[in-house]
Amino acid sequence: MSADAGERITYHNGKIQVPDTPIIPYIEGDGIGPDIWRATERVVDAAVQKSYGGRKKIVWREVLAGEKAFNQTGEWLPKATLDDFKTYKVGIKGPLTTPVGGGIRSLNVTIRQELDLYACVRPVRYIAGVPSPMREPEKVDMVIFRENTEDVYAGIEWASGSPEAQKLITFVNQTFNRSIDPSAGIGIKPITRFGSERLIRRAIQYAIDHKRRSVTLMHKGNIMKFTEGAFRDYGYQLAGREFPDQVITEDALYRDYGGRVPEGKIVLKDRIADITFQQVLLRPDEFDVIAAPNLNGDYLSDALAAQVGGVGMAPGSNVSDEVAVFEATHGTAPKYANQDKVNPSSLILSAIMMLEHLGWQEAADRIRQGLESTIAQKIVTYDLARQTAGAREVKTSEFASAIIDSL
Ligand SMILES: NC(=O)C1=CN([C@@H]2O[C@H](COP(=O)(O)OP(=O)(O)OC[C@H]3O[C@@H](n4cnc5c(N)ncnc54)[C@H](OP(=O)(O)O)[C@@H]3O)[C@@H](O)[C@H]2O)C=CC1
Ligand SMILES: O=C(O)CCC(=O)C(=O)O
Ligand SMILES: [Mg+2]
Repeated sequence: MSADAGERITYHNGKIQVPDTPIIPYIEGDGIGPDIWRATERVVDAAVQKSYGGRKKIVWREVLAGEKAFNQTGEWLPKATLDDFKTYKVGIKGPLTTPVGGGIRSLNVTIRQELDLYACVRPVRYIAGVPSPMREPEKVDMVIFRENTEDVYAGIEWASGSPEAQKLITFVNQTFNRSIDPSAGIGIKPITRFGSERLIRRAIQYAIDHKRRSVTLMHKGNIMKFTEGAFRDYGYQLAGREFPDQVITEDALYRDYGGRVPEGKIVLKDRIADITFQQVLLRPDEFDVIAAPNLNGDYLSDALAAQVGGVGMAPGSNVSDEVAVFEATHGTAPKYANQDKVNPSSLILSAIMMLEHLGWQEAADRIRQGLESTIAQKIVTYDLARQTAGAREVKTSEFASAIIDSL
């Protein structure tokens, strides 16, 4: 294959092998997707060019999903798109619209399930100069590991009055002597040991590799005992079995170590979901890596994003052992579509994560420094401008140009 056409990323003995011209599929996305994608692509290309002088280059390959796919092919998520992510191993996507209350199921979730991207990793880190509701936002530095294939997100549900719902309700009421109202809509919340363990294992390994202080299991196990409660139990069992030398539980910390964390150890603790939302606000420095079932992780992602400037500043990745698809935490914000207005930072920060995944650290660092310096100059999009005195509000494309100027 010629260098211009690019080459595939591969894996050898479990390690990623990145050529100098990797082919990277991307989905532009719906709503604000095209605006933020254009900005991101320009910034990444400029940073790669500046870092490697033409020796390395990403060969972007557009793949279709969402409205663009439907308009061009009659399908919302063509098989070719999933095949390309599998083939090329690393991809990036803009947000895709999911209708509320009916219509197609989430394409975002389908991509995660079809590719078995079992961990959604969402770092939440404060950048100096960003307006924040926190008194001490510099204390915010957490990484959410959200289970990405199970829980109510599995989409196993039936509408009120449907034959399926009625059949299930009759079965449960008769077999288990329950009294579910026959008019109820019904959803199922599957959580497995397998799905929980692989997510929590990854979170603990991340904490070890990145010298983090703690991993918190966030769950509502007092109420949903056999799903979220089991998630917590699986986590402690896994840590005891697979990481006995690296991890101590919070109980052991106080019982055996007088509350002082021994050198090189990571503390594993758990918090019930509702109080977690209070504690991450009041004492953010007590939280570091957080592992959560799917829905908790979803809610927590947007809540924590608010601490560091909002969802316009919130990146993420969806990863399996080989395939990784990077995407912003936020959605398609349809009221801003095609206005060249919104903040592209979430997708740009996701692209930084992608470059780090490729091992292209110099380009990643260059973009982060360019983004930080642009924000420090108070050149920001509307979302940050409305909270920042003396800010210069710029369009999405102008914000990207300002970053490129400071690379
Ligand atoms: N992974 C994905 O692709 C996701 C897709 N979605 C989908 O997106 C659609 C819309 O969802 P919705 O709940 O409105 O959530 P969105 O995240 O799309 O938007 C909600 C609000 O967040 C702010 N916002 C979002 N993105 C940006 C940005 N880049 N820069 C600045 N501000 C931003 C805006 O706030 P303000 O109004 O204050 O200016 C916006 O109105 C739904 O169909 C949903 O299913 C949702 C989440 C993830
Ligand atoms: O798929 C969707 O439309 C919403 C997904 C979502 O909110 C998320 O992944 O954070
Ligand atoms: Mg969400």
